[in-house]
Amino acid sequence: MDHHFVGIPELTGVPRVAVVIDVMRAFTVAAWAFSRGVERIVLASTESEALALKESRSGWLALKDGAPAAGFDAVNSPGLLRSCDFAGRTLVQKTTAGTVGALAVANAPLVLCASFVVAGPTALFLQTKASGPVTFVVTGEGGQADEDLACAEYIGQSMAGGDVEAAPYIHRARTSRAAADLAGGLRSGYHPDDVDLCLEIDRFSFAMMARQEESLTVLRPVAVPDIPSSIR
Ligand SMILES: O=C(O)[C@H](CS(=O)(=O)O)OP(=O)(O)O
Ligand SMILES: [Mg+2]
Repeated sequence: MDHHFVGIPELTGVPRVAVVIDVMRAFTVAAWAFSRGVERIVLASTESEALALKESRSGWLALKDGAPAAGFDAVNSPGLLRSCDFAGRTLVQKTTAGTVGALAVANAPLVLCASFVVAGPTALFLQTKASGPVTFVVTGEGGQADEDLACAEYIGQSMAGGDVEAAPYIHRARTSRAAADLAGGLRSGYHPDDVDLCLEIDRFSFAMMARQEESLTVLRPVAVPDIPSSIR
């Protein structure tokens, strides 16, 4: 399938199929949130919008990147999230790069949000359900973040079929600037396991699709058929 890679600043028009990549950490966190019982994630464009959305609905939770802050229930860390019980909850998420990228293509007919933990299911979903050119939105560092590029390239290769070895792509992500910053404690709202958790290939068996629901951009897990070994 034809595909290309763009940073958020380079986006023009509305892609037909958009796959928004944020490995560290928004869409690793989103997948972990679903695994902890979250029913849907509402993507917010600002922290104040996230808090306003949370306050407007009973039982909603809010998550932001950076340091913990008043009104927010969680931070953008898979290591800190993995012990939470969010069964049946709606989570509002606002981060620096991932949620911004998803909102920038929210009007596309098909929007998937992805990271290594859902790479295989995402590739399978694209292979079986999508047609037309795929635009990978590389959210970090204006489209240059190597952890996001590596993940996008891995999914791009995998959806084309054949046996794609994940190790070189994971290595690129492990040696990226974002990984070094996280491991070096330069990012707030951090757990020491975050880098490793962001580099787990196919930890989860679902893809994640964003759609418009009552004027909100809502991310939900979507089931995909069993992943054949050819795209692992
Ligand atoms: O929380 C993260 O890892 C980043 C925040 S920053 O870019 O390091 O300031 O947000 P994300 O949108 O998940 O890349
Ligand atoms: Mg990122």
